[in-house]
Amino acid sequence: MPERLVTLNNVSVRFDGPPVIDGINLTVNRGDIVTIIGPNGAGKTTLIKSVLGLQRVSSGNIWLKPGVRIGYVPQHLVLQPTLPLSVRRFMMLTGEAGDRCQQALTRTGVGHLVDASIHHLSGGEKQRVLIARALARNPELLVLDEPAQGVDINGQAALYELIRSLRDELHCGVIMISHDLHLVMAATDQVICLNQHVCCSGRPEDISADPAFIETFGQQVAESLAVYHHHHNHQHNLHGDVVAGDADHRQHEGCSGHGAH
Ligand SMILES: Nc1ncnc2c1ncn2[C@@H]1O[C@H](COP(=O)(O)OP(=O)(O)OP(=O)(O)O)[C@@H](O)[C@H]1O
Repeated sequence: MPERLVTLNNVSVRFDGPPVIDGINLTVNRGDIVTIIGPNGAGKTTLIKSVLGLQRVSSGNIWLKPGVRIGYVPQHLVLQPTLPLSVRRFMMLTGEAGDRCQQALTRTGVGHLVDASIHHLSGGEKQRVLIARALARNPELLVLDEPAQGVDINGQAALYELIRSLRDELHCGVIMISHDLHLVMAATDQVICLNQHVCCSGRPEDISADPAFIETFGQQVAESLAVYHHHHNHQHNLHGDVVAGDADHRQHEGCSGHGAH
């Protein structure tokens, strides 16, 4: 029996005009990776803010597992550039113990940067520190708003792979927003295509044939996604390169971590 972490029942949010999200039903269980895709202004951030309790819903309701630990990875890290801040200090702001913070940084591949200034990190390193910060709480539900933003294409594949492996290790639920359609298609279990309401949802390999998906993203994108999808059973390093150690490496020899993931 899957353990339910969050359920949205007929949730709508409106500001001044028509609803920004309308009649959303969604459940995330432990072990699920649910990715929300949709055009700009489709209501994706509003949806996850509602899950996090940062946005009041206008109608419907959101059920969260009582006491659920949520790790949130925001879209941007907004920091005062003149404030000196090391990665260590940033992590300690979580209130978690130092060794726990170090473990989380090591797990996301940036343990060596603990004494670096947070302002000097690359886009990919910054995202990994943000994921580590969420991880330090030992989350049951990981919520990520465009985790691969500002990261080059190889690094994006590696980041999505990291998220998948964290899901496997922690057996947490994951809900994330992404614009990186090709990458997402291989890195998720369920895709929700949002455009105020849920246009379509399902497994990535099925959704690209859905007329609502084609209407939203166009025939060309849908066709390329259908071709692109493959069973992703190998590992990437920090730079997105395929590394040895998986049983089926040979099938993916041509795969260097570029868009096909
Ligand atoms: N606090 C607010 N007050 C008024 N309108 C808002 C508020 N927050 C969001 N909106 C509007 O709601 C709509 C959906 O915004 P949201 O940020 O959820 O979209 P999104 O799908 O995440 O977009 P993007 O892909 O561009 O990040 C937009 O038209 C936005 O202007």
